[in-house]
Amino acid sequence: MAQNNRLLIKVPASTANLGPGFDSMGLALNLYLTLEVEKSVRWEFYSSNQELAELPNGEQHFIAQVALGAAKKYGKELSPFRVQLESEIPLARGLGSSASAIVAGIELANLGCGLNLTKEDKLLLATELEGHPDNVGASIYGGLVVGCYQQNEVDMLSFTNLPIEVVVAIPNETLLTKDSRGVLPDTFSRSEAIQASSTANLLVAALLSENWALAGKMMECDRFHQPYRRPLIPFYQDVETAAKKNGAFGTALSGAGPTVICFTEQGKGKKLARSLQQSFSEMAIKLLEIDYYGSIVEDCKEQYSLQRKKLV
Ligand SMILES: Nc1ncnc2c1ncn2[C@@H]1O[C@H](COP(=O)(O)OP(=O)(O)OP(=O)(O)O)[C@@H](O)[C@H]1O
Ligand SMILES: N[C@@H](CCO)C(=O)O
Repeated sequence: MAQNNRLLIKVPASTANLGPGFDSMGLALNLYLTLEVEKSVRWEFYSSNQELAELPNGEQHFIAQVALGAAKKYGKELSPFRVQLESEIPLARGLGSSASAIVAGIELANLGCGLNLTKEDKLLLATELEGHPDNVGASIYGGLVVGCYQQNEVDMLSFTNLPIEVVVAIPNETLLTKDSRGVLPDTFSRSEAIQASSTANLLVAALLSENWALAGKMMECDRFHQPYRRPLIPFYQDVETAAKKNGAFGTALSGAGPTVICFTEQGKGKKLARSLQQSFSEMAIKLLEIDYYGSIVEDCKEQYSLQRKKLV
């Protein structure tokens, strides 16, 4: 990357699990983390986003730490960047903010050190950091992803053209993934494991064969995590009931929560979003699209020249 070149890294948000696909299924969504980057003498992060402004800055910034670690893994030293950081992805709400930050850090190391990483390389690095491939896979590949992480390898398939609409109900309250994972059991009996994994298998088959009623049924009878997380999210049941009454074929916790994600057939999303917003005025209700591109890097254009504001 040339010294005065300014580049834009754009990484989509994601929803993980889709119910029973715990730590294995993800879907990329059209909310974006964007970084306008140029080489500098020190690490500097700027943002107009208050939530991002409260995070550690300089070399201690999470994205810098990921980038430095990724470079080191390939035996390279990464020189510093000046980064204009903006995000439409709320932090700790179950929409993959940490995964998008990890993917951004890996893209930055790739640019700065000329690593020529493939998507598979990025996926393995990102999965090692996040611990599971669901969110990071969706942010890298786009679309619907189904993956498996074992013995230091990630196998993943991604699918495009999923003809559904997505509505999310995002509360003001945050829920850190580490807290939401803390309530899950360490082990499952054989019969629980069979029920949980067969539900996930059938969800994939139902989505890919566009059997929406069956997909919705499988999303809601997950046994891996939703029963344990429900008590942490008091509005979950009410959103689920209202969504089903207003056209959703399926609902699930988005990632580790607390956001609730609702799927509808095409053409029904707008009405669902409107009715949920009327019933849950304290939440942000958004009608989203599936992102089919995954993370991209491009030359900065004038329209991406974002307002610069120093982080505290
Ligand atoms: N753009 C970012 N820059 C720096 N740190 C970030 C950024 N995005 C997320 N983080 C860090 O990740 C934390 C949130 O991660 P967490 O895994 O708890 O939630 P999430 O990724 O939003 O949700 P989920 O994993 O359920 O989809 C934030 O509190 C912050 O520390
Ligand atoms: N699969 C993860 C997604 C959130 O990081 C979980 O549900 O904990």
